[in-house]
Amino acid sequence: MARPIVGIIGNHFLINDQYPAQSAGTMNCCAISNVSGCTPLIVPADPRYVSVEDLLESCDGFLFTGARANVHPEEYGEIETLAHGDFDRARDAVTLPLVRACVERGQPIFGICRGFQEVNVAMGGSLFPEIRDLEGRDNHRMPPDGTLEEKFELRHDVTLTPDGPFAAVFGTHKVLTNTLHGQGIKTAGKRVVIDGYAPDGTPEAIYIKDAPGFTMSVQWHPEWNADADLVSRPLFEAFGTAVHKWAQNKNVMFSKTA
Ligand SMILES: N[C@@H](CCC(=O)NCCCC(=O)O)C(=O)O
Repeated sequence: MARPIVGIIGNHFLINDQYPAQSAGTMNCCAISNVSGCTPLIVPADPRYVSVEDLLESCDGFLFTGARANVHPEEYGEIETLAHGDFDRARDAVTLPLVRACVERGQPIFGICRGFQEVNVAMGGSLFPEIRDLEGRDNHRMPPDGTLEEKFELRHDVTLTPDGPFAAVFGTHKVLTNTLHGQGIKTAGKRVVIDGYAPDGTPEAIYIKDAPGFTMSVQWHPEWNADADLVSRPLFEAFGTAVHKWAQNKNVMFSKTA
């Protein structure tokens, strides 16, 4: 039987500052294929080409990937300032309703970095434009220069609720993660449970209370070294298990109605 399909949310960008493209990092595809055991399918995140309804039918789960562009502050009721940086409003228009629909249906979602922020905003939460400017907060941005290994280096602890779902997946309530982001959760959305924090108090791990499906999302980048890292691997495995379950139930429903 064919492997379940995970829609990997793409990003708009320009090749050579000129040629418009949609892309998603290869590390995401590798993690979904090799660790979650699903087929990765890159989704152009633009409502001119895809609809939420079609995506829900075509894919079994979704990976909301990291991206440099920020969720537009109007999506959480704030006015755009220079500190909010660059946007990808086409992606906002696809991902925010897609998150809500998946939460409702119990279709598995996994948010990473910008994807984690999207899950929070989709549920009615808000973001700080630049957490390093806040009193007592650290700089979570990646080093601007350096190798990929240096950028994705494990840089801080995340402390998880000891009896929460993340600690259950990892088998421990303290993990070491990378960090490559400027924004962070300001207010948690409705039903968004913050289950893990960095040492400076930045929310790092969330899930949606009482959601019927997988909704675990993280501010760090578990796609890095996903097949070997002791934190990344169990997360992608748990997501893969949830997607397989969704696909199986969908096939059972289909065979009953056929
Ligand atoms: N823009 C948000 C999210 C950060 C994030 O997803 N970083 C990954 C960057 C990947 C890339 O540059 O393509 C923030 O800054 O908080």
